[in-house]
Amino acid sequence: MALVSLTDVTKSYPSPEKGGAPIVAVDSVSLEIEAGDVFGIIGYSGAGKSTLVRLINALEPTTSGTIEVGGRTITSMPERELRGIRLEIGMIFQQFNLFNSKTVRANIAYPLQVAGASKAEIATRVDELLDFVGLADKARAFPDQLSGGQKQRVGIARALATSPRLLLADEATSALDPETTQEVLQLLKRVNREFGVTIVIITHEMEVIQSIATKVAVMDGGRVIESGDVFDVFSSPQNPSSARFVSTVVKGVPSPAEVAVLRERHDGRIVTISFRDGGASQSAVFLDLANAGLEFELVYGGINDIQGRAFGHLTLAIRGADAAVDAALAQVGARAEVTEVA
Ligand SMILES: Nc1ncnc2c1ncn2[C@@H]1O[C@H](COP(=O)(O)OP(=O)(O)OP(=O)(O)O)[C@@H](O)[C@H]1O
Repeated sequence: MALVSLTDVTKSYPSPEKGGAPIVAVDSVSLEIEAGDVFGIIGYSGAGKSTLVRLINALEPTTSGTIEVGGRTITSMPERELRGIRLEIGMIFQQFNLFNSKTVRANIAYPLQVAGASKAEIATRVDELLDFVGLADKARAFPDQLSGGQKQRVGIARALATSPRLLLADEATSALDPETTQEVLQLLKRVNREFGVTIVIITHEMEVIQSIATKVAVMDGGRVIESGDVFDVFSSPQNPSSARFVSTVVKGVPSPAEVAVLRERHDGRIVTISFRDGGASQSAVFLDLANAGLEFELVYGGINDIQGRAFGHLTLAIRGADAAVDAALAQVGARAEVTEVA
C-alpha cells in the first residue's frame, strides 16, 4: 500500500508583481510512494522539490489536489490533527538545523520532550539513537564541535526520535564532501532496512539517487516528467531532461563532439553496443566479433552497477573487411542493441 499518495497536486504562489501570473511551484503532480521505498526526487534548482516536501509534511496547504499519508487525507485535515501526522514524519536538512546552544543529547531529546515523553523514556531512546548513529561519545558535545557528517548524524537521530514511519531528506548531503556523503547515505540505508522507515530523498545530485534510491521521480518546471525504478530510469531514460541527469553519472553513448574526437583517433567502424541486465553477456558479443576474425578495441563507455544490476554502453572501434563487419554486427544485433555512430 502506498504510504504517501499524491493526486493531481498543484501549489501556486501569488506573483511578486501586482497583477502578474501566479508562480506555479508544483504543477499537477501525481505520485505513489510505497511503504519501505527509498524514493528519490531529483531536479534542477527551482524544479519544485522543496515545495513538494513542504506539502507532504503539511507545512503548507496545497492549492488543489489531494495528499494522503498513511491512508489519511492530510489536505483537508484540521491543524490539530496535522500535529499528530507531523510526529509520524521526520525531516533532515542541508544545513542540519540543529540547536547550537544545546548538546547533541539535548538536540536528539527535543522532539521527545515536545511529544510529552517521560524523562526515563527520553533517556533510553536517546541512548539507543546515539548508539545507532555512532555518536555515543559525543553526547555532551555541542554542534559547533562536530564535523558536517557528525552534525547530519545528529540530525538523523533527532528525526528518528519519535519513531516516524516516513523520513524526508531535503538536500541532506549537499553540504558534505563525497566521502562523508557516502557515510550519511549508508546510514540512511540502515534506517530504511533496520527500522523499515520509508525515505523520500530530495536532491539535485544523481550520485545520491544511484547510491540509495529504489525509485525515482524527475521534476522539471513543477512537473514530474519521469518516474519509475531507478534501474529503468538510469538505463533507458525516456525524457531528454532525465537523460541529462543520467549522463552526469553514467558514461554512456558518446556525444556528437566526442564521436568526432573518436573518429580522429581510431580507424575502423565505430559502434556502440548497449547491454542490460538479463540481456546478452559481454563475452558472447566479444566472441562473435573475434570469431568473425575482426580486430576491435574499446574506445568509450563503461558498465554501471545500480544496486547490483548492471547495464552499460560500450563503444568499439572495429576493423576488418566491411562485409565481415556487417555480418558480425548483424549477429551481435540479435543479442544486444547496436548503434553505428561513425
Ligand atoms: N514561498 C514562496 N513564494 C513564492 N514563490 C515560491 C515560494 N517557494 C517557492 N517558490 C517558487 O517556486 C519554484 C519552486 O521552488 P522550490 O524551492 O520548490 O524548488 P527546488 O526544486 O526545491 O529548488 P532548490 O533546490 O533551489 O530549492 C521556484 O520558482 C520558487 O521561486
